[in-house]
Amino acid sequence: MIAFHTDKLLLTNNTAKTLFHEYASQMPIYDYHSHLDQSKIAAGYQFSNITELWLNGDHYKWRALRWLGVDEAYITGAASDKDKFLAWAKAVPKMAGNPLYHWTHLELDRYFGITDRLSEHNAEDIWNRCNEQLQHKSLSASGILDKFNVKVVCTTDDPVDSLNDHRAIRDQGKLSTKVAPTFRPDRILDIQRADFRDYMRQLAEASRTEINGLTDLLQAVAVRVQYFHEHGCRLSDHGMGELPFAPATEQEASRILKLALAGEAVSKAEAEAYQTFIMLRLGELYSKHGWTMQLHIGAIRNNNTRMSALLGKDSGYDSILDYHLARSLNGLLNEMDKTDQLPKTIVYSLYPYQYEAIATAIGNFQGGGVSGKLQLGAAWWFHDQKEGMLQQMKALSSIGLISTFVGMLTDSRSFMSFPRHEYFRRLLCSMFGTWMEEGELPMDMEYAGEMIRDICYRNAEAYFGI
Ligand SMILES: O=C[C@H](O)[C@@H](O)[C@@H](O)[C@H](O)C(=O)O
Repeated sequence: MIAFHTDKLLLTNNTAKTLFHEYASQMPIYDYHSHLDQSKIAAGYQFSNITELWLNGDHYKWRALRWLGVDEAYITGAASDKDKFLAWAKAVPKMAGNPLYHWTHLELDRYFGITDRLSEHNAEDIWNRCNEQLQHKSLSASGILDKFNVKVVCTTDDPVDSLNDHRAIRDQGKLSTKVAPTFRPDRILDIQRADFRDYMRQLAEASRTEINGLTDLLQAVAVRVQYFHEHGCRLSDHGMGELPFAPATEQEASRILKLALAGEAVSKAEAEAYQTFIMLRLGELYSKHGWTMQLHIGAIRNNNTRMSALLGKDSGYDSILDYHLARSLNGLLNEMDKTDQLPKTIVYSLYPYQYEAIATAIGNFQGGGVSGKLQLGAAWWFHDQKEGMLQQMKALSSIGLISTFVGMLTDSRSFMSFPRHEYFRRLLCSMFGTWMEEGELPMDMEYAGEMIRDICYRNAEAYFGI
């Protein structure tokens, strides 16, 4: 069978190849947003087989398999791990043009040294070769972080999480990677959820603060932010559909919260007012602690009611929401900036036609002595592939300054996704290489190469302060 050589992947000219191999490829990884399971890192977890490491939890793969009509039993259902892998192997050849085709072969090569094109014909052999290697410590959850020279990985954590595993990793002192939590307060903001009151009880317990009203809630949040900070947290993260912005007084926010605590219905308008008030208080806390606030805007979630009821959230039934953003984003940033309490901020948009609006909006609030204080977030989710990454980087370089970009992240639940950084670096070098070969930049390898090294790693290291 004709091989698929990833060494040339995405490097569209000779200058790109030089920039990648001599400047980008050796830079460490700073994965500032992921959904990796810290308990596996703390335990030095050994994966039982390639399905557990590579397919479980990866809703990108699940969607592609469903697209091909593969029975759900072989995706998230009752089929054996081996049968799920065989189904995946059979499907991959049909993924031409999709980043999964690139990632699959990059990952098999970088983790297992396997350069064969995956298909049903060699699936059994590759299943056995991968599983044999997975018995080695170098491919344990913690071993993988060492293997890929991951200097920092940030997990995504609920404010009530104990962070015991993060503390264990730190106390063990065996890992060269810093594993830091990220404060993800979506459930504090989502006041219309049916289990909001139950969550308030959890937050009260975690913060040892009785929550009977707004003052108590803000105190409880401050306690948990401090706890996260003491455990190395330097980022927050917010997942939302549209960005709420409906300024409200403390009295109004207090009234709305009391409705929810009493089990009363809260309208959409009331929810937006409460969320805006809480977001502004959170921004003050993030600014005080020097944290970076991440806004993941534009996902419409769990759209397949039948399957979401079966499989729960993040199971591959989310998609892009079309929405307006400019007024709410400028409004929120402006309110925080008015009192000079705007934190470092990264704005990701799942609706890709907002990149220019975001790049111009964040340009209204740059400064504070921080290079790239506000960032146009890296291409996210359905866009962390060639077209999406180039679209985001072109908007950033055309309207903002790509030299200050903190670069890529995996945003993955799989320990086998670190080649996404390589994929991004190849595209970055290809874009710079094209500029240089077409006379838009000087043919100065040192100048371009050092800027690329900044974007691959050094900007993130300086920006996040972990
Ligand atoms: O790339 C896909 C992402 O991991 C996606 O699953 C996350 O963005 C998650 O829904 C979240 O809200 O953080």
